[in-house]
Amino acid sequence: MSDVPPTVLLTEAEIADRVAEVAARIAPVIDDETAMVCLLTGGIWFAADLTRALGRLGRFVKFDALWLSSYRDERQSYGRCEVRADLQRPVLNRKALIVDDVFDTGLSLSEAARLVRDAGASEVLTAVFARKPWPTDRAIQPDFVAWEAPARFLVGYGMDVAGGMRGLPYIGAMD
Ligand SMILES: O=P(O)(O)OC[C@H]1O[C@H](OP(=O)(O)OP(=O)(O)O)[C@H](O)[C@@H]1O
Ligand SMILES: Nc1nc2[nH]cnc2c(=O)[nH]1
Repeated sequence: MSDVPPTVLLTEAEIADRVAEVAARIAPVIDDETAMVCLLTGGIWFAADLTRALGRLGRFVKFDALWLSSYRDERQSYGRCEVRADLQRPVLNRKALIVDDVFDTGLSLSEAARLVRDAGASEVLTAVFARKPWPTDRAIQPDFVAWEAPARFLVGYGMDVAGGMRGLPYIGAMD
């Protein structure tokens, strides 16, 4: 791994502001029966902050997780998503809010939305912290985006390099 520290793109305080802002947009369109589906592993940090931000607004979702992996340890999607662990709780006839750290090719989010829809959710909403630009149309667009990110390789706030750097409290770029 490079010894050069990441270039800071978004500070911890800026992340907190954006989480609060997106929570305020999400809260009115969900209810306490909504299943929040956190995409593992990267979605953990945003999902944890988002549940608390929603809680401050009086909204307490049911929490679940789905473990997909498309990048393994690479910097480019290998074009297919593996399901490593499925939903634990029923989403049948429930609203679901899928939460992830970053939206890039859109493959992970579209695969997750398909799985959750197939599990019988009555409505599938999606929220990502960072949306990166992409040159062509993606199969899905998130309903909620906290931050429009540049087309750089991002680290921190859930985003990793071979499992490292996820815990950085800020978001940085490695390129
Ligand atoms: O829009 P996409 O091109 O699909 O990229 C976004 C996905 O890539 C990362 O997952 P990854 O498969 O690397 O697993 P991770 O959550 O363990 O980091 C990230 O957490 C998103 O789920
Ligand atoms: N760490 C990391 N994972 C990603 N998965 C899709 N895009 C990215 C990115 O920019 N950084």
